[in-house]
Amino acid sequence: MNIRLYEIFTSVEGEGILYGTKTLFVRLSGCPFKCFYCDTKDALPMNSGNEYSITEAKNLIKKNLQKNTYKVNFTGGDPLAQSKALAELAKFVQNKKIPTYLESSCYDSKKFTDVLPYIDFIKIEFKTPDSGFVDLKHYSKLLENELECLRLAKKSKKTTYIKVVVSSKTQLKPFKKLLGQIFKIISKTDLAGFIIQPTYGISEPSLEQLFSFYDSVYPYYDQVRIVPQLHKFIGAP
Ligand SMILES: Nc1nc2[nH]cc(C(=O)O)c2c(=O)[nH]1
Ligand code: SF4
Ligand SMILES: [Mg+2]
Repeated sequence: MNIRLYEIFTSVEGEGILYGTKTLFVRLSGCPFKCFYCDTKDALPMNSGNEYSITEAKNLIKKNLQKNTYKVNFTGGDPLAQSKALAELAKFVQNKKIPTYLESSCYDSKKFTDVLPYIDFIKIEFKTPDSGFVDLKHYSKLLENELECLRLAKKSKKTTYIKVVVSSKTQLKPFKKLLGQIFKIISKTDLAGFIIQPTYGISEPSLEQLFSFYDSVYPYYDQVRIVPQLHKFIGAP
């Protein structure tokens, strides 16, 4: 089995509940979507980056692992696009006693099942219909998969949190509908965080808009946070 990697680098975790931690990023090639705000467009084609055998990829991780690395973040693209190969790499990292982290829109619950045993921190990025991710007619299928992954993550009792990217185009009504569906499945105690992430440099939401999203999450989950991408502000990759 081979794997295509777009890049591998150490940086400061710039997103989510573990922002600020020294992290090794393993960016896998390929994603089936094309969100208008995507900041890794070059990694979206399945043939981007370079192909490695699993052994070569493990050696690359070994070579790039710096001391005091808090976790390894498997990102993309969407790392689920190569779920079987990802499982091999995540298992390898766990065996080194370093926590693994999945950064995914969780678009395929079967692929999610391949990697779940080897992931310690799960970030599920829920899409709103206005993210321009893919043809709208596929939205309900995406949502079904995301919700199923949320159920599986809950059952696994692993540290799980939700991220939703919001822009000036994000509509409040579908956002609220999404919240209803999410909190039908989980309760407050199942979640390690709910992050509202504003887009950066493109269709940025106003403070008023950000608070409208915050205010609609708050009744379900009072630990909701608005967290911009830290790395964009400190010039880190
Ligand atoms: N510093 C830094 N933190 C990140 N957290 C998630 C990232 C991603 O691209 O998925 C990312 C990234 O690209 N850089
Ligand atoms: S799902 Fe993520 S990687 Fe894929 S296009 Fe959207 S933002 Fe980019
Ligand atoms: Mg990024």
